[in-house]
Amino acid sequence: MNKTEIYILSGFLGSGKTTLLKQLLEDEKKQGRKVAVMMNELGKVSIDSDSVDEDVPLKELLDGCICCTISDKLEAQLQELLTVEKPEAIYIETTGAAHPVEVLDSILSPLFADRMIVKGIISVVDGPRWLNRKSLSPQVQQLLIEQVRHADLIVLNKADALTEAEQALLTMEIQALNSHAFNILTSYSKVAMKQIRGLSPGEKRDPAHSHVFSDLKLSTYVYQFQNPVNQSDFEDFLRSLPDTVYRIKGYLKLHPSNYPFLFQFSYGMPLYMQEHINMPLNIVFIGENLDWGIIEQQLFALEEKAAESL
Ligand SMILES: Nc1nc2c(ncn2[C@@H]2O[C@H](COP(=O)(O)OP(=O)(O)OP(=O)(O)O)[C@@H](O)[C@H]2O)c(=O)[nH]1
Repeated sequence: MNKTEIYILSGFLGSGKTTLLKQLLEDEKKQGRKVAVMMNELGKVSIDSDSVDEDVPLKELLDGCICCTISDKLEAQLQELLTVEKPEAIYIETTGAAHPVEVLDSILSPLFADRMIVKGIISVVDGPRWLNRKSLSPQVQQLLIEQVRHADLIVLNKADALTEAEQALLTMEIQALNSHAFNILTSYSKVAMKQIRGLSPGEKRDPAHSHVFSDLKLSTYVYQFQNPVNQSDFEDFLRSLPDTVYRIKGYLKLHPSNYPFLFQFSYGMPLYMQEHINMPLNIVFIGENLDWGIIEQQLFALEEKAAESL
């Protein structure tokens, strides 16, 4: 099964995300690839959807942020795109107010996380706004920092509105915050497609039943259970995890129950909810600076141990 590539476009309001999206779509069209777009806007009316050609499947999520108020709607629309349109890539333009970890959390539904590969987060930075960020509220400043810190590719935009010295300062400040990401200084978000395709987070290693997109910074990992596990061993495993595992969610079978549980874990608190039908036993992890290979081995060992005790 070919996985659909997911690209997340993040960046503050007015930074140039839609300008970037338009170019990416033109480029994809030239390549003849089938792509789809999801756009999230905070208002009730879509402003940017005209930027997308009619032949590109488009889902709009209006009047709320995908990372909080409308994440159920996002799940339904994403599932529809994946099952009906089956595009090779989906570009998700987030609202400027979205936090990257929460966006990943909303996108990676355990129902279909195994059908996607998150290629990366592309953050567009509004150069002049960044350099004048001290005039913004502390919360907004923090959000701008988070959008830079978690990006895989950073588009330093509106270079035309900056002097050379300001461009150098901008580049230096951004690199100091995130040295792993590739930075591109641009005007009108002009980025070559090969720089976007160069995002190859999943290609380091790709075990048959999982995907890994990076182990250096913010990354996601999907594990598919084949067998039940023992609850107490699973909880020992949870306690042993590094603090940089921010979120875990998915379905798992706890020996000896026949039906799966929906499992949620954030801020160290596990929560189980019994399901009464079978579900895909995908479990999704989101974290930072993690060696997913070790976590994969531990999960596999939990399954083996439960099978031996049968
Ligand atoms: N001077 C200058 N203006 C730019 C540049 N890139 C984009 N703009 C303008 O900035 C405005 C916002 O650009 P958009 O691409 O709509 O930004 P956005 O991030 O999608 O905005 P929201 O959807 O409102 O969050 C538009 O008027 C663009 O024409 C640039 O590099 N330089």
